[in-house]
Order: sequence, then structure tokens, then C-alpha cells
Amino acid sequence: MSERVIILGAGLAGLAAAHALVLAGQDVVVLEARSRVGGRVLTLRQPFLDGMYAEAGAKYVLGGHSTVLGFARRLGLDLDPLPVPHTSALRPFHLRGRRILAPIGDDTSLPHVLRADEQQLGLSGLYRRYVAPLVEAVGDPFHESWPGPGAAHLDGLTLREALAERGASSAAIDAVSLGRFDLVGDGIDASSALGVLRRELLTVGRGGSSAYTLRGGSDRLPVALAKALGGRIQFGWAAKRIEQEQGTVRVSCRGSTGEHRTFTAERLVCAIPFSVLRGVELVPAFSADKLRAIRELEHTSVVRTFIQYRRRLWTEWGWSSGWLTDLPIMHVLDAAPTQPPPSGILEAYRVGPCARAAGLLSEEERIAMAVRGLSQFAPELASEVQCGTSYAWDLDPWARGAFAWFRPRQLTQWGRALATREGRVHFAGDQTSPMPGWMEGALLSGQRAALEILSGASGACMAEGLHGV
Ligand SMILES: Cc1cc2nc3c(=O)[nH]c(=O)nc-3n(C[C@H](O)[C@H](O)[C@H](O)COP(=O)(O)OP(=O)(O)OC[C@H]3O[C@@H](n4cnc5c(N)ncnc54)[C@H](O)[C@@H]3O)c2cc1C
Repeated sequence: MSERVIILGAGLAGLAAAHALVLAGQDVVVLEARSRVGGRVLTLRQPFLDGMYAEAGAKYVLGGHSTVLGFARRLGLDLDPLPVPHTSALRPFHLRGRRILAPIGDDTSLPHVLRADEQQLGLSGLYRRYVAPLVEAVGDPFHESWPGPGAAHLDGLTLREALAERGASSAAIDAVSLGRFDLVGDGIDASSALGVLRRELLTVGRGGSSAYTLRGGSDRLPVALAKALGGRIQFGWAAKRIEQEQGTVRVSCRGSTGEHRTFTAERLVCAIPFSVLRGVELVPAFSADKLRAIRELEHTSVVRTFIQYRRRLWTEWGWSSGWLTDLPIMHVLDAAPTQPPPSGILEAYRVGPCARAAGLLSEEERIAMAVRGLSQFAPELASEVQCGTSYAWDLDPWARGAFAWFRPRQLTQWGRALATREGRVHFAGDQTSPMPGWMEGALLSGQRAALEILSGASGACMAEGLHGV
């Protein structure tokens, strides 16, 4: 029997749910607060010259992200593999006031003062000794009884505490975390070890070594998905209240020009970030665990600042595309590694408290700071600047942060409540999947919510079946 389903949010999760429900013959309407689809998939084409673009949100597709790859194939989207660094490439670091150009794979020149027994291991040896066994202890996050006892122990610790428990020195912890584990939440002293290691397991572990970008921009994926939905998306409607009563769900919205409208259906897929859902009135209130998850789930602060340069000097110099620093600009990435030269874009990727400090600056100040910081790697870059722009995710009213992260004990206390349905309201969004912060997680969550509706099953029961979706 066909049911009318409202989908709240035209990000990848909402679009994937809509796609599956429409294919199954359901009557679907998607409500979206913005005037565009894609949510945290946001390709910036202004102010760049020469047809170049940069990703404010999702950028990489990993080789193991079979759902993203499957949609791309079916929708006729091309992927470009990330260039593999040449064996003679140099990896730039700027640490403790010093620029270091380290040959790829040779970390002996890094300034971390390691213990005698750690000195010869290099970063990969440290990873194998300390991180790999912890990743194994995570178990299978898709299993309905996850987290098991080993994983639950990791949830009681910060990542620094878990690595120290395995015998890592403080310098070794800093070295293995730089540019890897410090990119989520407020860093390794605040994040649940389990949350960080699950991400490591499900992304790097399953992704293999291959990574891609979507040719023409990541937004091609949500735009193509939306096109396949025909006219079912209504733009400019922000949900203010969700009410369940006598077999119906009512969503009261405010339009972009201030008008009000109420949409009614048999089911709702709520596919908006919990950071925004927090401000939506819920009648009757959801369960205590769900309300706690909505209230307490935090979203990583991220500010990305992009600078376009006339020439891609860094590739001419044989530098790799990711530079690690302890400067206020944090990490540096080649923002357009698969786009044709001669011009190129570098980005300063700031996370956590550093991003919150950058969010207080004007865009001009952020750009000036990035230009200064990048010039500390090579003064020659300064005279090649063409233009710049910046995006602060905390300031985006429909995202309020970049992606979910967990403090110790949160996953065990209310992690399971993230995805469970509340009456006629089903939940999608990357935060409700075991892969927050990835398009793969968003798409999987949308498919899971659609399956719940189609099968009448509860969210937790469906989780395992998702492997094959
Ligand atoms: C900085 C950054 C880097 C990232 N890098 C990568 C990467 O390299 N690779 C990767 O795979 N993923 C990456 N991601 C993650 C990826 O972008 C997200 O996981 C995914 O886009 C989330 O999709 P979603 O549908 O769950 O949520 P969203 O994309 O946030 O969609 C939610 C939608 O709901 C709408 N909405 C919000 N509130 C309301 C309301 N009240 N009423 C109506 N509509 C509303 C929003 O406008 C939005 O369109 C990154 C994200 C960020 C921010």
C-alpha cells in the first residue's frame, strides 16, 4: 500500500531515502530549507578563475565507499583518482617554527622527541604498534550488539588515554595523531577513542588505498539524485515543529519569505543534522534517550579557507598534496588535486577550537591569515595569489557544524538511540549511521530509513542488513 512520506532535508541522506521510496512506489515529498540540494556537499565555484572549484564539504570518495561509487555509476558521474605521490615526493611539515621537507616514508626528521624504543619505528611503525591493535578491538560497528565489551572499554577513554594505555609515549601519540586523529571534534584529548577508531576502521580500513573525487564537483551527485526525483522537492521550507497524532505526522514549516505552511503524511524521514533538529519543537516529545542524543551530540567545527594561485608551484617542486603544521592555519591540502593546471588551489583546513577562533574573524581576515601561513612554507607563493574564499560550518544555519563526533561514554550511553525511530518518525543523516562525516554514511542511512518504512521493521534490526544494500 502506498503511504505518503515526508522527507525532511535534501542532503544525501534525504535524497537516498526519497530515491528508494519513490522506486518502491511511495508518495514522497522532500522539504528543504535552502534553495539548493546537497546540504554539506557544497562545491564552491566563486570566486575562482579558469573554471576551477573547491569543496567546502565532502571532497573524497574512498575506494571502499561502494554506495557512493554505485550511485555515481548509475547516475553516469565520472570519478578521477587522486594522484599517487611519486616515490621521490617530499612531504612538507611546519612544526615548532621549522619547515621540514621529509621524503615520503622517511619520518626521521620530524621534531617529536620519541622514547629510545620508538625512535626507529617511523610513523608507520608507531601506527602498527599502537593504533592497529586498537582498531581491531573496535569490532563490527554494523552488528546489532555493537559495541561489545572491548569496544565499550575504548568508549570510556579519550584517544590519548587509549594509546597511552598501550604504552605509547606522549610524543608518539602526538606524532601518529597529527593530521589524522586531530581532524575530528576537539581532538584526541576530548574525543572518545571508540568514536575515532571506528572512523579509522570504516574509512581508511575499508577504503583501501584508492581515493577519488567526483569530476566537475561533488555537488554533481546530489544534483543528479534530485533530478531523478522529478518535482518532488520543495525548497525554502524550514521545519519548525513536528507533531505526531492519530496515525499522521504534521510538519509545520516557515517559508523563506516568512509564510507558514503545514505538511501532513503517514511517515516522516527526519534527515536533518541533530544540531539543527535541536531547535525544532517536538510534540509529543521523543523518548528520553533520543532527546539526550539530539541535545548532546556535538558537531566538529571546521573552517576551510581556499587560496587560488596562478601556478601550481608545489607540484613543480615535487611536494605532496597534504602538508602538516602546528601553525594557526592547521593543515594544508591541495584543494584541486584532480583539476587541470596551470593554476591551483591550496586550502587551510582548520578544525575544533582553532576553527572556532577562525570563525570569529571576517572572511578577509581568514584569507589574509591563510595567505600568510601558506607563505611560511614558501615565500614565492605570496606573489602568485589570485583570489580566496572561506567557509565556516558552525555559521551555516542549516548545518551548525561539519560532522558529528563523540566524547567518552556517549556512544555506549545513547549511541544506539541516534537511529531508532520515534513512532512514525524515522531518522536518517550521516550521524545516524556508523560512518558520520562521510557521504557513504549519509546514503546508507537514507536507504536504511527507507527500508524501515517499506518493511515496517525497527531501525536497530535493519542495521545489519545494510551491508548488502
Ligand atoms: C568540512 C567537511 C568535509 C567533509 N569531507 C568529506 C569527504 O571528503 N568525503 C565524504 O564522503 N564526506 C565528507 N563530508 C561529509 C559529508 O558531507 C556528509 O556526511 C553528508 O553530506 C551528510 O549528508 P546528510 O544528508 O546526512 O546531511 P546534510 O548534508 O547536512 O543534509 C541535511 C539537509 O537538511 C536541510 N535542513 C536542515 N535543517 C532543516 C530544517 N529545519 N528544515 C528543512 N531542511 C533542513 C539542510 O539544508 C540540508 O540540505 C564532509 C563534510 C564536511 C562538512
